[in-house]
Amino acid sequence: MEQLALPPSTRASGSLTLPGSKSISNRTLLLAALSAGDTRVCGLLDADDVSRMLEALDKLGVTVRREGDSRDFVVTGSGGRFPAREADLFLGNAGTAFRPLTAALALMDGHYRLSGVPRMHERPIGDLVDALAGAGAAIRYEGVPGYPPLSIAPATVRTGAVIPIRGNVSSQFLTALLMALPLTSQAATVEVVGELISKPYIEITLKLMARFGVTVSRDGWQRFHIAAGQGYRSPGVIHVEGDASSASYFLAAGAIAGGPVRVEGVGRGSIQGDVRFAEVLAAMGATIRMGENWIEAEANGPLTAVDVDLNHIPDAAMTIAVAALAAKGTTTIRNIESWRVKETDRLSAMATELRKVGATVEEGRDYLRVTPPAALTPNARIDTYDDHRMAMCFSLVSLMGTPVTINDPGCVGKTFPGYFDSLASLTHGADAPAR
Ligand SMILES: O=C(O)C1=C[C@@H](OP(=O)(O)O)[C@@H](O)[C@H](O)C1
Ligand SMILES: C=C(OP(=O)(O)O)C(=O)O
Repeated sequence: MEQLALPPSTRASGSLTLPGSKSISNRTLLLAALSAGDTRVCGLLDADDVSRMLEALDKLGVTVRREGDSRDFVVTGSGGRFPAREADLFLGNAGTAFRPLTAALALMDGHYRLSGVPRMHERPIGDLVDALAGAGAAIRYEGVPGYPPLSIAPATVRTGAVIPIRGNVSSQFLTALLMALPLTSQAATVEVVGELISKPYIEITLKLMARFGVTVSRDGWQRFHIAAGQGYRSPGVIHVEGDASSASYFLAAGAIAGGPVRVEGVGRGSIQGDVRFAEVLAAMGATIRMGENWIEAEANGPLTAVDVDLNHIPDAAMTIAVAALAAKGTTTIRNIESWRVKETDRLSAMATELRKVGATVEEGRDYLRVTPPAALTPNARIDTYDDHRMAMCFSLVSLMGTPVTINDPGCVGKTFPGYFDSLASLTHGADAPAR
């Protein structure tokens, strides 16, 4: 197994341009592929999750042309019906590809198979399948009921009755339904059963659907209505924002190790909920500055612990769990049960690895409580569980003046292949990470 030894450093400052948002990249690619007309997508993320979506669209017969070696792509819209009537798709561990493609393909009148890496086959999808099957879709589990891999057959889908969807396992099920339903041209009403988690991701979905000409009316977070006869139309050009979840590591670096660190590509004008990570850093005592398209974090003395509900930013919440090691007092992160069904069981993985650097950790069903030790344990070997965010989060330990080794650092490729180079560009002095 590859390992990356990060030497101690106590100083991070500078600025960097963020890679494109995963959530916006994959939604935009799918919406563009379902639209009438060509869409130019600028600044697409270059990472595994997006590669899986691009490969899938290729197999589905959608033409996507890259402009030179830029990250700008022109997608030729299929007008709501993919050219390939049969396809076998491998979607890795990309939830933002697997869930939305399941719903879209269930309405396409073809034969499709969707599979992923072994962990993807442990991530639930039963609530989405139930919702689609209730409207008439023909979806079969190839292995364990409730989980991928799936096979889809032609079927007649009717949306006359209200479609119930559970909201408390993953918001991606609701996102998938909302993005797919306009393909039927019928009116549809979706009702969320249970509390909806990760709400800001639904806002990303609705805002991007609107850019492609489909409006959804909603009654709070409970009922969503799509009027009949709407279809996706290309907006011409879409610029992908920088990734706000990726921004969290650098902003935390600035708050922990001096700063200022500035990220370019997200700011006040962002449609991503994870920009609200900056509010949590501010509550911990960091100085935050924000422009339309940038955010900056600077230390303002040592950080202090917080007790926060981070259900709205489940991905960036992991960064707070590690930043807590640099904060005075006990930090509690609440309402994060969805961590258990992501790239790994993140509650358990986070607790195990935080203990390796000496923290006292209480792992609840849906919360994590972290108390830092008087001095962090040097040279811990951090296991990353094939979870990009475990690798990126724990790199921050090196900025607390403590050497740390990241096992299997290549797992960052899911959303940020160049992460460790970007981090190195912000750390200074003789003790900056060796490449
Ligand atoms: O819709 C999206 O783009 C995402 C939704 C979130 O998942 P859940 O809704 O499962 O919490 C988030 O963790 C994931 O990285 C991306
Ligand atoms: C949960 C994540 O990914 P996915 O889109 O596969 O759900 C993540 O990126 O942290």
